[in-house]
Amino acid sequence: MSDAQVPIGSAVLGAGAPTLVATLPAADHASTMRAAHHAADAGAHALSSADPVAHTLAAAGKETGLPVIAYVTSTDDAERVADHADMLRIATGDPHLLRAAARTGRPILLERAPGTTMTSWLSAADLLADEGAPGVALGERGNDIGTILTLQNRSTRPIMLDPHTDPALLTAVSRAALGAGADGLFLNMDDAGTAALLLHDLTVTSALLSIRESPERNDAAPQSGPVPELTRLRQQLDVIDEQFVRLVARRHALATVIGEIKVRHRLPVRDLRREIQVLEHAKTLAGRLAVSPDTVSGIFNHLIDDAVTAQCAALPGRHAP
Ligand SMILES: O=C(O)C(=O)C[C@]1(C(=O)O)C=C[C@@H](O)C=C1
Repeated sequence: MSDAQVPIGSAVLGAGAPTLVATLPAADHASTMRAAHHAADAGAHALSSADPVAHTLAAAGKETGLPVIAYVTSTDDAERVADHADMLRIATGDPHLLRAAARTGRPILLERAPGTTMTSWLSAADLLADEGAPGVALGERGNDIGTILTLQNRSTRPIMLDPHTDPALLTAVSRAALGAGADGLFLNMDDAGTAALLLHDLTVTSALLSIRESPERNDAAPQSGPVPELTRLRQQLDVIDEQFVRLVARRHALATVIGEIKVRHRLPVRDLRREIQVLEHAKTLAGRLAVSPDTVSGIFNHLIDDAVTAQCAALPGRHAP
């Protein structure tokens, strides 16, 4: 693989579709796990955290199945953090730390240290690669789209932006970064609801960007070989479909547990008021995300049927509702 692509677990930085990394809040274990699940449900591809302690982040990665990117801040810590993370994140040009991190065998995201020139930043990235890091990506914090544009001509390594900006400008900065060629973004999950909507918005944006970037978009002539932008978009659909089926499996498992509780409390399997609530909630969200409420309620009717079937199947002595 060239240095333009860096695999981290199930994700690949620089593979075409932008990688969206959710930054989990530095909070108690339960809140961090909740934020991680929100991020996974909303379509994040990887998890990170501003908190240098890697244990909770590693647990969140295990629970959601998403790769994790963890900060290394001292030479002594490199091995320990590498044991828990799929990628190391470094925010300094200290050559001792860079060497220690490279030798762990993990891919590395090198952020530009404050006050560092672009040349020494890129040299530090080369040092990491020379010292054996299996992949090196560049990370920029802030809202400087100019850096992303300049990097297009100076480096082939993937570029990630961690936008630090007025929340009102977050979507605009994120879209501009992707338009300028960033390979991915970090998104703060402090406000899980907003972040989930932004993740959705960016998934759509990135799909649109890959259409716009295609040189063949106006070519009406019939294609004989594979059409690149179609392949790219189908790959994105494959990822979404896989996430979707995983969510269906999680819902099914939860419904089964609910079924056991109902037996213990002698409650009926069906609760029509709850079903209406579930459907209304899904349709409202569909409206907010500009998806057809009918399509969504069709899917949810199937999901509720699946839950009812699972609960009935687990009760050999009981009859279907
Ligand atoms: O909430 C419950 O009681 C469930 O069993 C879950 C569920 C659903 O799929 O959302 C399924 C059956 C009930 O009729 C109501 C809702």
